[in-house]
Amino acid sequence: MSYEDILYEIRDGAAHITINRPDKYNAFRGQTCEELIDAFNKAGWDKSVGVIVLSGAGEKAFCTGGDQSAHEGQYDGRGTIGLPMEDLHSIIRDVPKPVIAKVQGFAIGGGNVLATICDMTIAGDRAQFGQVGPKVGSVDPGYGTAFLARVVGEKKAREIWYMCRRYSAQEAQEMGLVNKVVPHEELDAEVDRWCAEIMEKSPTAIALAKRSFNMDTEHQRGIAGLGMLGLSLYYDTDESKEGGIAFKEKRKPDFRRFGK
Ligand SMILES: CC(C)(COP(=O)(O)OP(=O)(O)OC[C@H]1O[C@@H](n2cnc3c(N)ncnc32)[C@H](O)[C@@H]1OP(=O)(O)O)[C@@H](O)C(=O)NCCC(=O)NCCSC(=O)c1cc(O)c2ccccc2c1O
Repeated sequence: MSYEDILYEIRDGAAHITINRPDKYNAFRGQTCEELIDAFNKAGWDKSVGVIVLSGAGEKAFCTGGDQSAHEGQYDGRGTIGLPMEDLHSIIRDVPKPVIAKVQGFAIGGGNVLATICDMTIAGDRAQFGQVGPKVGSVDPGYGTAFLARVVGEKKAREIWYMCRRYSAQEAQEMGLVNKVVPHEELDAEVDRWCAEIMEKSPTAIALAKRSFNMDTEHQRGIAGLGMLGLSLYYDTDESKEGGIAFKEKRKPDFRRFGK
């Protein structure tokens, strides 16, 4: 597969997968997800690769989730909600290599979910984290909620989704969402150091450890599958559409007209 929305490079045993849509704040459309899935499969089963780094191009954003300009109700693409999110989330978990999220800017919405699912997250001090789903008529009813609660605890996860606030890299580290924060300019070098350290370790031991870590939350894959079907029905409602329309019109949504 040739790539239009992402970059793929192998350097010193690390596969670098970069979402390359900086003009869209690295938001993903159906094609972006397909390319990411292909790249994770390629890196995941390449014996010369010991670690995978997921990042976003440019200075502004790691990833800001689903591309709102390709979103009128359902997203574009082949998945339950258009975007093949279940497959993308699954492959990040299933590749037998550690995946590091390198976050230099916004990790918002589905971008925050991707960073959460990655094995580890290293952030620059300008990074910002947060959820926007209930602000834009969406929600991740799988790993983005259930797995997040495992990472930051139930109370914090609920705050993140119900309040839709933004959190600094430092705050994200304090809640366990980030492994290390470094000055923005030192982010690339820090991630390269983590990759080099991982490359010295036994790949089979690491693959077994990753599978073992995943085991405890494997049932969430089923929850995600069921949740996506519900979300697909929600996307067809006026309540959900109001969120996307309000974002594009740069105004506050008025959900109370529709809510239960
Ligand atoms: C990222 C922001 C916090 C930045 O805010 P700021 O105020 O600094 O700037 P603007 O809001 O003016 O944005 C600048 C510029 O970028 C464009 N942009 C930003 N994000 C997107 C996007 N996701 N898609 C398309 N375009 C985007 C924005 O339109 C501006 O362009 P101009 O041309 O007008 O200058 C803020 O932008 C923000 O909150 N962005 C997030 C928007 C969003 O709604 N994201 C999708 C949420 S839903 C989702 O991601 C999602 C992910 C999943 O993984 C799921 C999984 C399973 C189920 C559902 C999922 C799901 O819904």
